[in-house]
This record gives sequence, C-alpha cells and structure tokens, in this order.
Amino acid sequence: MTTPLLEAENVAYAYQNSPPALAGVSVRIEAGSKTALVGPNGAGKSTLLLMLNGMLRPASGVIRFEGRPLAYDNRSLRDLRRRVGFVFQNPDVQIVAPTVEQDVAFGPVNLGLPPDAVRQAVRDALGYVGLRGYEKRPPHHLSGGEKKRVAIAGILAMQPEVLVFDEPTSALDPASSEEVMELLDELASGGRTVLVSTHDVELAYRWADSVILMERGGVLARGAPEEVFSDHNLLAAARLKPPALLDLYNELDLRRVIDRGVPPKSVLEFTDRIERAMHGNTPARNGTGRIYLCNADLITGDEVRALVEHGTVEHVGAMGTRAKEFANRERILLDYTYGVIDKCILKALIGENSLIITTGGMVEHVHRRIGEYSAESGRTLAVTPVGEAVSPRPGRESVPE
Ligand SMILES: Nc1ncnc2c1ncn2[C@@H]1O[C@H](COP(=O)(O)OP(=O)(O)OP(=O)(O)O)[C@@H](O)[C@H]1O
Repeated sequence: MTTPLLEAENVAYAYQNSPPALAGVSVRIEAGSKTALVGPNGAGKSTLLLMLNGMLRPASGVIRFEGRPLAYDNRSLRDLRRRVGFVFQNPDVQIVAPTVEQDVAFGPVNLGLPPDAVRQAVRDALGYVGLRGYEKRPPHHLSGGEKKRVAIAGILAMQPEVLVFDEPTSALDPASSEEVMELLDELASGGRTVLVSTHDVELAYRWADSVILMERGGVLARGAPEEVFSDHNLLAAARLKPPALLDLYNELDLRRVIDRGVPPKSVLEFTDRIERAMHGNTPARNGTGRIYLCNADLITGDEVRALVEHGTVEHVGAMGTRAKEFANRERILLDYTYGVIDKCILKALIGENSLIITTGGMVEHVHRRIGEYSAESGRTLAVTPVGEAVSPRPGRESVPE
C-alpha cells in the first residue's frame, strides 16, 4: 500500500468537560484526491479536520503527513500549516486585516516573502478567486460569498499542497455555492489535494472521488461516493438521505428499467442512460443544437451581446473565475455558472444553442470534453468557435463540426 499524504490513525479527542468528539478514528487522504468527510451535525468532522493541520492535538493516536507523525513545536506547525491550508467554515474567523489586500497578504508576509513576491502572491490569489478590484475594500463589508473567497485567497496566497475546507458552502446562496465548488474543482484539477467536510450529500456525491462517512465521533464507511451513498442503512445510521440522482437510479435499477452499471454522477449521464434503455445504442437525438465557444480574453462584450440579441444563442454559461468576471463586468446575464459543459450539451441535444465563455487552458478542455462525449455517446456535437484563437491547438483531437 502506498503512503497516504495525510493520515489519522486511531485518533481520539474530547473537548473539556464534553463527551468524546472523536473515538478511534482512522482515515487516509491520498495525494491528488478529492475527499469529502460527510456526516450530520456534531459527527466530529471539524474536529478531525483541525487535527489534520495541527490546530488540535489528539489525546491518543497519531496524525501523519507524508508518512511522518506531526511534530507540535511552533516551527513544525508553521511549516505544516503552510503546506496544509485550512479554510474555516465561518470566514469572519479567518479574516483579520482592514482591507482585502492586507488580509490576503497576511500569510505570505508571515512566511517572510519579500515585498515583490507578496504583491505577486496577493495578485495571483485574488485573480484566482475572481476578486481583482476588491483590494482596498474592507472585508467585513463584503457579502458572505465574497468573504469566503477572500478567506480562500488568503490560504491560496501561501500556495499549500493540500486544501482543507470546513463546510465550504455553508451559509452561501446556490449561485455562490456553485462558484465555490467550481473553484474547488479548478484547484483539484491543478493537482492539489482537496479535502472538504459537509453534510450535503448531493454536493459530496457530485464532487468527491472518495467519501468518508462519519457519525458520533467515528467512521461508519469510506469508499467511492456511489458505493457509500447506495447503502441506505448506513445513511440512516448517519441521519442522512441519499443523493436524489443516485436514489432514483437505484430504484430504476431495482425495477429493471435500466441496466446496472456505474451509477451516473450527472443529469446528462443519467438521461443518456435512460434514453439508451428506451432506444438501444442508437441515440434518438443527434445534437442538433450548437455549442459556441469563446475566450473571454479575446472577445468583446459587444460581440457576446450580439450573439444573444440576435438569437444565435439561447443560453450562456461561463467557466472559471476570469470568464465570470468578464460576464459581470460586461453585464452579460449567465444561465450557467457550474457544470456548464454538461448543461450546454443537454441543450444541444434538444436542439438549442448555447455559448460557453471561458479562458486559457479551459478552452482546450471544453473541446476535449465535448469530443469525448461525442465519441462515447455516438452523437455528433458541433463546437463553433467565436472570436479569436479558440480552436484547439493543431495536433490535438478536434471536435466534428
Ligand atoms: N470548542 C468546543 N468545545 C466543546 N465541545 C465542542 C467544541 N467543538 C465541538 N465540540 C463538540 O464536539 C463534537 C464534534 O463536533 P464537530 O464540530 O467536530 O462536529 P461536525 O461534524 O463538524 O459538526 P457540524 O457539521 O455541526 O459542524 C460535538 O458534540 C460538539 O458539540
């Protein structure tokens, strides 16, 4: 067995004058994984997360990082917390400075980075979370979602390898939650290890590649989300409900309406499976709608508005913080801010046109993902580049027009 990046072995802990918060918990977090600690209120998720970056010390048992037990002297803890960043549930706990810029600079300054490097780290981190232009604003006057992003930027500015989020979407409205989840996806696809705690099974099912189910200070189960969340007894023991998509899929499978296979993670996968069950492998629809694609760095707001106003596109989605910033600045109303590619494919399948606005490497990602979908599903979907330089680089797999 390979050494996990982070590990808790038989860890126990009780707060003062309280019953045990953790009782013999063992978990392994693999490098590069997207792990969700799932459990009801009071299960011990936050306590475990606080242990994984050394903020709490187990009463018994051991926490290891890269195979070595944590040391709790100041220097070792500082080093650990730089490498394992922690975003608190409540951003007010984390935000300490009078302006956004100073707050995000706090970590890099404490790490002793020279002023130029601090400025660059702050700029990069604010760009990543889509808060450029907010530098001089007092964080305590921002909305909940913006504060959350300031807190995330403060951690990103220290460039940690592992990101730990305690309830990343709590107290956020659906749109802000989706933005934060997209940010977590971006961070994970950039190679970071991301660990979140949540009692939102829908979020965990859709997002995580590994789930640890907790209840009353113990681990009830761990594994792939589709396995853990298919066990109704386990979920009932944890006072949770199964994700709606998986529940529906399992019921259709029990009634033999669809063939058992890998459970679908998205509405697109699910509807494709149902369609296949009804019509066999020849798809009933061939994707007559178009997916237009533009690079926010290379297109003007007027060009995008023209596509919408002339009725060329009926739906607009933005992927990534820079694209969303562009849409915000240009007052372009977004229909989709999360799961954008899937939603545009769904629209293309019913003959409607959409536009995806994105930037940088994500342009190629869109081409690749739609190319893969076309190959897997046997449907021909067209991606139409608009604006400049949005075609895949020569030599890359292209999408049939
Ligand atoms: N500072 C504290 N002092 C005393 N008891 C605490 C403290 N923090 C947590 N606890 C207790 O420890 C247990 C585990 O709490 P913890 O916050 O780790 O659970 P959780 O799964 O993160 O819950 P939630 O989803 O509500 O955040 C609970 O019984 C809680 O009451």
